[in-house]
Amino acid sequence: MFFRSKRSPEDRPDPAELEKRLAALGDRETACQSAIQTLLVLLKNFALELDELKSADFRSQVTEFSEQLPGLETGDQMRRAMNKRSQRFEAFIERQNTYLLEREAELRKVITLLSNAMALLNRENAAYHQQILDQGTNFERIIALDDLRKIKTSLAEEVRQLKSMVEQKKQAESQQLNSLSGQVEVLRDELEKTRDENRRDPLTGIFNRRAMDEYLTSLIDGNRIRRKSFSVLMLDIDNFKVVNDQHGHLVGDQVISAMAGACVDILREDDFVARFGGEEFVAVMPGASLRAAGKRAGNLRQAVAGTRFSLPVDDREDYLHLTVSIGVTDFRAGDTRQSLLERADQALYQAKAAGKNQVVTL
Ligand SMILES: Nc1nc2c(ncn2[C@@H]2O[C@H](COP(=O)(O)OP(=O)(O)OP(=O)(O)O)[C@@H](O)[C@H]2O)c(=O)[nH]1
Repeated sequence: MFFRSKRSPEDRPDPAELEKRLAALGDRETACQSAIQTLLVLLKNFALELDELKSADFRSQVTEFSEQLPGLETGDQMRRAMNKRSQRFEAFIERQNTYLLEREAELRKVITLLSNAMALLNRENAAYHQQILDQGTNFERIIALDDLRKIKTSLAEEVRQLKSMVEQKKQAESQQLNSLSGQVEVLRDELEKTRDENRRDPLTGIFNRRAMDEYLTSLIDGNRIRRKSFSVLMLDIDNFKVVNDQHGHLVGDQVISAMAGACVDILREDDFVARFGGEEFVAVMPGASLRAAGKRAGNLRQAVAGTRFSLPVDDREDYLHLTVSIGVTDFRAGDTRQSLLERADQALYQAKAAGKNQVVTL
């Protein structure tokens, strides 16, 4: 049987028209293919380059799909190919979003931490504090940036500024510290000077009675722990009243100073020489036995007796001849500072009583 079409010849598509429509369809398909390829390239570029996101795998999936596309002839083939990959693509995009959110949260934490630490470190410095707050604001501005590369560049700049601020602060603090330690040094020197001045006799510059009391006490205390012999010498200028009466107090003062110098020169370096008061001197001789101390006292007496003390007279040279009396004793078990000095004084008294210019050991 032969069936005829019910369509009239006018209804039949015009082959030229059909050809035109087919050409348009072909053009549309090419355009679609090209649009899809462009989107796939954008999708690849959108992926961050990170191992933990498996970006390389994602990119190769996209490339594979993009190469496969031209060979897919039917819509059905395309749908199947797309379904196969869409889950993987979506999973990657999800991973990347989560990653970015986590990094942002971490950045915020770090920034808060940095700002707090800086603010804490420099609480006392208002200007510095303000700088840190500004820095915190800058960090917040950076977070608002969408582009990770920009964030990186801006963060590097902020970190550089922070470093330079901290460096400046360090320098300022170090200068402050230097200036403070300089001041402390000056104060320490002044304290040392004052302490030393309190221990010196202003007229002669040798130790005063207070310093000698302290020294004797420390020696006696030390002797309780470990026995170590020492002796004490008490010296008085003979007939000193005459010097004052004949030449005046000023000359008297100069004679006292000269006598102090003679004692220091003639006695040993580690002997402790002090002005005890008036024209009286005490020397403490560590390590010296009574015999040795008596011998040294003899040398001193002799040296003074043989010295001409020059007088400050206007137009002519004049000299004074002086003598000294010396009492010597040594430290004995049970001695106190007072008992020791009293015995030395007794010895001196005996030397005076025996005619002066002599040494008595007791
Ligand atoms: N220039 C001066 N004289 C002082 C100082 N301290 C005490 N004198 C004087 O020293 C004199 C001591 O006189 P005395 O105690 O009689 O002793 P002295 O004349 O040395 O007689 P003897 O000790 O017995 O030899 C007094 O005239 C005091 O005024 C002082 O710092 N400077």
